[in-house]
Amino acid sequence: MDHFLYRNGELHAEDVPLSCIASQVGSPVYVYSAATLTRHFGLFRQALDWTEHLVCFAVKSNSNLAVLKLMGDLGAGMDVVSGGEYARAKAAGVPGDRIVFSGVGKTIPEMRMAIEGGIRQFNIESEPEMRALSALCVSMGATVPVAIRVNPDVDAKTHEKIATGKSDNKFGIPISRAMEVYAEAASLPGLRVVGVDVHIGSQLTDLAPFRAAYLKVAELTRALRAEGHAITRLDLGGGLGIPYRRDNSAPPLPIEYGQVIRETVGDLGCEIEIEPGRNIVGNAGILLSRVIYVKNGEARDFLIVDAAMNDLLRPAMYGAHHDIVPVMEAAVGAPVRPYDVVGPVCESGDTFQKGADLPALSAGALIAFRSAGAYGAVMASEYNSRPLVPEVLVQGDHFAVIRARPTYDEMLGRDSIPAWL
Ligand SMILES: Cc1ncc(COP(=O)(O)O)c(C=O)c1O
Ligand SMILES: N[C@@H](CCCC[NH3+])C(=O)O
Repeated sequence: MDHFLYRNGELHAEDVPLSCIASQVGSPVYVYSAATLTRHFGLFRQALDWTEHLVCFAVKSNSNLAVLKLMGDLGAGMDVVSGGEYARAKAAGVPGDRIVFSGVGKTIPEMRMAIEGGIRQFNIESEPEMRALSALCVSMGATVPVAIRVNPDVDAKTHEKIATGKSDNKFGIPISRAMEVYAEAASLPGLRVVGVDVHIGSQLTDLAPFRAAYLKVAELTRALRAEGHAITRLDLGGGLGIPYRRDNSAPPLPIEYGQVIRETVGDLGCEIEIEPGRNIVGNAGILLSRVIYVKNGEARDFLIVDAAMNDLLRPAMYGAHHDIVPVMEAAVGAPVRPYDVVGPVCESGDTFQKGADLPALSAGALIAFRSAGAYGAVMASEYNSRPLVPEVLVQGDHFAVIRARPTYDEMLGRDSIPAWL
């Protein structure tokens, strides 16, 4: 359940009519619901309430400072994958000892920044990274907690571009080599081995791959302990999927996911960390857009809207589906017709949906792309020199712009033309 509901014939975000946001902020614009974010975060905490745990919000899914502050104030940790994400988490007030640093290509300056600012743990993804981190720690006179990300060679059964747990993916070290890599980690100065990390992919709609991966992690943890490694934490990654179609059967709930964790690794007595992103923020956000033109083509009718692939890349990049709904509720039983919903960018790939069944719409009508809170604004660009899409947070009957749309002057002001040209 989210907090985007029709009331008095119009789609609302909590108690705010979306037309009110569009008229004050313009469109396209992302709109997030604080109540949905809070509710979804609570579901993960509840799912792990049987053990010591930290829910580390995956900052890559939505890195808006206000969203991070809301999560952090609720007690969330953060999973970051770059210096920029680390800086955002800190700027949102999250203490370093609640931040885990993942990612295959951490640079020395990024690692130094996190050591200086405080870090809960580095999730190491390769031996070269492990050695570089050790050398850096020695040079700084520091010791940092680390987990090693293992690649369990499990098929996550998700889109190939977002699967990360197969042996041909770039992520983690092969679980078959874990014992020797942990032995080296334990011998390196500056590193304190505390845990095992795994993340097998995103938008998983079946619990079986999680179960398979976590069973392998449990087996590894036992073997590592037998060798004398003090494994006290398990970082089990993120990846729980969300329903992108209202009419689809819903993927498993956080509580069911928590049960799988309990059944697979619950007896090890480890502190559990998880890194959900999409499941917390995906259905806490919509992209609000306005129809610019209705173009009656020869073969089909096009709704040309003011959002484009640069604002919401998922359909163009993964062929992803986002339900498109009119903001003004159609009368029950109103006839629908198929529209191709497209943006203004000069690529045929700038198509959100072909043959979307919608009631008759005219220029100026508002529509909403649902389930757009995760991997929406964070993947936006200024392609075609379109201003970066703004973001709004709603709480109850009020809202605030949490990232403003840049003016053309601001956009131009970022470039410079060398004097010698
Ligand atoms: C290491 C890591 N943790 C967490 C996540 C968050 O995944 P999701 O948004 O699917 O929960 C990702 C993305 O797949 C990831 O790469
Ligand atoms: N960007 C992807 C998710 C990537 C997850 C990253 N580990 C999406 O939009 O679905």
